[in-house]
Amino acid sequence: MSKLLKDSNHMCFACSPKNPIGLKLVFEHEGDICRASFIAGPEHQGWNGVMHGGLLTTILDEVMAQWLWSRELSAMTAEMTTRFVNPVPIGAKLTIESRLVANKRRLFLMEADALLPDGSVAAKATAKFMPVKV
Ligand SMILES: CCCCCCCC(=O)SCCNC(=O)CCNC(=O)[C@H](O)C(C)(C)COP(=O)(O)OP(=O)(O)OC[C@H]1O[C@@H](n2cnc3c(N)ncnc32)[C@H](O)[C@@H]1OP(=O)(O)O
Repeated sequence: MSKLLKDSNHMCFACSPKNPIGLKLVFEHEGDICRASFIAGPEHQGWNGVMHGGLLTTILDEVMAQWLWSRELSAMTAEMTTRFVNPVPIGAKLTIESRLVANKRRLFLMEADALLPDGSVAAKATAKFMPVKV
């Protein structure tokens, strides 16, 4: 595990259990998929009753990053695109899954989906990650 993730003061907004205002995401890995779940509360909304798109993007970013970090690949998000397909209702359980699409020269090309409880897509993201030394 990388030094960064082992650091007990690690305060990642998305995944640290110690960050008092963080999302406290937990990850599982199944084959080539990294997965997390999240239920947005009223404090996570943008439009009334709907999860904020920026927060949804944060979670998609994090699940892609964790795919790499869990494989000891230290990389930062260099570019990311999110397509918001359907609104996420407050209180609905989201499942977020990421996978590697390609490793081209120095870039890791990643994608992630956020799925609503009925399996329909709420949002899709693609991103380029670049290796960094930590
Ligand atoms: C514990 C887990 C936590 C996970 C947190 C979730 C993930 C995150 O949110 S990370 C935080 C957000 N991201 C950042 O802060 C990154 C900020 N950016 C940087 O630090 C740097 O720009 C970085 C590391 C991406 C690249 O730096 P550096 O290696 O110096 O790149 P640079 O010299 O500009 O470019 C190198 C090559 O990559 C290419 N490149 C750079 N960016 C891109 C891009 N977005 N797309 C395609 N190519 C790119 C350049 O064109 C260049 O190509 P060539 O070698 O052919 O000339």
